[in-house]
Amino acid sequence: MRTFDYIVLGAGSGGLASAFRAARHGARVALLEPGSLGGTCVNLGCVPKKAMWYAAQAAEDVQRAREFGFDIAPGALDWCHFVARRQAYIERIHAVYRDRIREAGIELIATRGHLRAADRVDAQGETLCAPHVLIATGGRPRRLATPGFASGMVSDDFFALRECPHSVAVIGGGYVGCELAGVLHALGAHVDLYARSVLLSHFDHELSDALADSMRAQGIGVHLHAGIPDVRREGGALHLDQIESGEAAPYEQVLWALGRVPNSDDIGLGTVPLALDAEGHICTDGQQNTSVPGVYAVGDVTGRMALTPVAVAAGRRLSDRLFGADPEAHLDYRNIPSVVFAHPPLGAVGDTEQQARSRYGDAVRVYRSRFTPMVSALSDHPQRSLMKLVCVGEEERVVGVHLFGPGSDEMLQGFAVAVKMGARKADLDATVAIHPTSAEELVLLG
Ligand SMILES: Cc1cc2nc3c(=O)[nH]c(=O)nc-3n(C[C@H](O)[C@H](O)[C@H](O)COP(=O)(O)OP(=O)(O)OC[C@H]3O[C@@H](n4cnc5c(N)ncnc54)[C@H](O)[C@@H]3O)c2cc1C
Ligand SMILES: NC(=O)c1ccc[n+]([C@@H]2O[C@H](COP(=O)([O-])OP(=O)(O)OC[C@H]3O[C@@H](n4cnc5c(N)ncnc54)[C@H](O)[C@@H]3O)[C@@H](O)[C@H]2O)c1
Repeated sequence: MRTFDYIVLGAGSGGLASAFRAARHGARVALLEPGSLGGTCVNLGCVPKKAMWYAAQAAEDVQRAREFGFDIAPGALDWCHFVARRQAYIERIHAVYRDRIREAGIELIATRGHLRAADRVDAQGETLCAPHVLIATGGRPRRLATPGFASGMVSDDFFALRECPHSVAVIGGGYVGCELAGVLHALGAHVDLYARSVLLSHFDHELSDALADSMRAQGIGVHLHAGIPDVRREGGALHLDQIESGEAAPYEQVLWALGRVPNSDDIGLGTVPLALDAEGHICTDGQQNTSVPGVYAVGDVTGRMALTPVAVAAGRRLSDRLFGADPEAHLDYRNIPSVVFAHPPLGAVGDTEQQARSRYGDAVRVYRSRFTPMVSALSDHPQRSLMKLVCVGEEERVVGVHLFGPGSDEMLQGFAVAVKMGARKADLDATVAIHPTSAEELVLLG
């Protein structure tokens, strides 16, 4: 039996960050990972997704350049060529992680771990022991048992594509559905998106409506309040039964984007029964403690804002608390900014108008601007951007910033700092604009 100070299950965003921080504080760390370093984000999430988003942006830029008068022939992406570049980038990230793990003196064990007791983990027959154990095992795409489900693909399979499908039905109107529908459309596929309610139902409703309008204007079929179809393969094409199919039907591909389920079913909870919620997420308190002392959880397996920076921040703060003599360290889950890499992107921090009105009633004042950004006005198909500030009380404290339009992804971070610092509308008004930009709209709201 080998003994450590800290055993971490999972070398994804949360596990790696927590392991590095613990090692920096002098802890002896064992890090268990059966798959690729970096977990979902690096291999099947943020990184390959953002790479595809850049390719899609490039396709849109080529189209715009032609409208501006450049003498460029329209052309399709050599998908294989781009995937090779994308993969080379990911392999460089793996190499950096391998070096950092070695330099930090972390013991990397390339296998799945199973809890055997609160302080004991089985690693393929070897028993590891530590007073602190972190579960950072993430999640995987939700799969349903409906007829024909296996004929479609989930996001993991999307990243294995080697050419652009001719037509795709995207089922699910969350982050992944909206992002990948936009990528596929921009790269040349005919796309119909089916959502069971509205798009991005947790975002401000005006933004989600603006995204749906924009997608339709670009030629994506957006079908809201649609059920889950059975899928039938006939003559090489996929038919959706029970729902009214969009114009691109039947489809070459179906992409299921129905959320994710936590990897809590194969980590040994038979012997160490941690409390789970109804969906199988590990329940944690404000300090990332589970129901069993000495066992902690961070990231997607906890179901608390499934974003990479959240897993990283929670993992680092946990190690600061356990090994860095900072007993108060913990992540404040309020006002976490998030961007959906749609085309164009959409971002938000803080309360939606709907949340603020139910929390603060008549004390809410909303400022909004709808405008055509210059880059879009110069093209043949101008699109409208939308920006909203949600303010509360006489001092008009800004409790929500909601952005939709080109550049929103890069604009939001700075405004998230302002919200975190308790900015008032008057502070934004007192800031001189940068012209001509889209961001200036936020300091010029009447
Ligand atoms: C398509 C897609 C796009 C995304 N885009 C973004 C984005 O743009 N921005 C953003 O912030 N977030 C994005 N996310 C979410 C982000 O990827 C996750 O929130 C993040 O990866 C969660 O990190 P984690 O450490 O909790 O889990 P993961 O990164 O999933 O890592 C968990 C690791 O644990 C390992 N593991 C599982 N079981 C065991 C076991 N028993 N023992 C040892 N190891 C185990 C797994 O192999 C995996 O490597 C995206 C997700 C998807 C699916
Ligand atoms: N840009 C980013 O930061 C980014 C990108 C992708 C994913 N993520 C993270 O990963 C998480 C997972 O993304 P996702 O898009 O898979 O999930 P999601 O929760 O964002 O969306 C899932 C969608 O599937 C629908 N759905 C779920 N079960 C259903 C069912 N049985 N029938 C019909 N519809 C159903 C939901 O209504 C929702 O519209 C996100 O919540 C987010 O935290 C972040």
